[in-house]
Amino acid sequence: MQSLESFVIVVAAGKGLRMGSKTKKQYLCLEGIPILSRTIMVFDRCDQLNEIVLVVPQDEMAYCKKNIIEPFGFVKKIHLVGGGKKRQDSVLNGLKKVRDKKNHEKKTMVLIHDGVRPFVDQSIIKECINSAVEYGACIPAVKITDTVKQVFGELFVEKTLNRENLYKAQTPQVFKMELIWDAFEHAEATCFSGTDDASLMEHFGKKVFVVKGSKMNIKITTPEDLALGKYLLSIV
Ligand SMILES: Nc1ccn([C@@H]2O[C@H](COP(=O)(O)OP(=O)(O)OP(=O)(O)O)[C@@H](O)[C@H]2O)c(=O)n1
Ligand SMILES: C[C@](O)(CO)[C@H](O)COP(=O)(O)O
Repeated sequence: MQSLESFVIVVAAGKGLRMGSKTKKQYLCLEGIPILSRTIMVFDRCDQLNEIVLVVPQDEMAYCKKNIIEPFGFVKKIHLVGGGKKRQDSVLNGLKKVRDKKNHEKKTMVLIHDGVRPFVDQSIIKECINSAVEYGACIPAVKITDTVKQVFGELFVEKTLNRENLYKAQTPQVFKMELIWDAFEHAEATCFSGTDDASLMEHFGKKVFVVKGSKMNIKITTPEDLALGKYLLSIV
């Protein structure tokens, strides 16, 4: 049987416009540690992973080396890569780095994770890797538990959606390298863009397996999420 190697691409090249803070949200601290460093710590501890590809803004690579990576003594090899305009462009830059480093004797798995989801736990990471080895593509997601309204012009309810099959997608999204590479090439050729990586796989016509995510695995997007993140840290 072919042996496995796994890379995680942590994307952190966004502008954080919805957070509206002077310092980009990925660099904001939770209990003295930058959110992005906290996220890297989780993957640094994961024994099923080989190397980390960290995608950050093109002109902030030196800043990240000095403030996000070096102070924390990470054990795994971290490759710093410059990001792109959209999240999808940043992931593509990360995938190009994985392609360069890939060992052609081995089966390569790629995890793609938001740098601003520091509360992901080891059990979800492991379950996603195992399912992606079996099915090719796997994401964690949580079933929606509220009533969902479609709102017109952000003011009036247009209709209530059937929430039976609605889930919120999280990361890490895990794929066999050849599959996600082909899905990105297909997206580029067809000018398709999506807000997550699984949507490119869906567009490519491949099935994506879903495992149970966690409500704790929040994406820090707005100031409310930052407050929630502080609270989560205080209870764990
Ligand atoms: N061009 C981009 C855009 C986003 N991301 C990353 O993708 C993750 C999820 O994106 P989101 O939370 O939407 O971050 P931002 O794009 O920074 O936020 P906003 O849309 O509010 O500006 C973040 O870790 C973000 O840094 C990225 O690497 N490159
Ligand atoms: C990838 C993602 O985190 C899954 O929920 C999400 O799609 C990114 O969201 P964004 O707000 O569109 O960047």
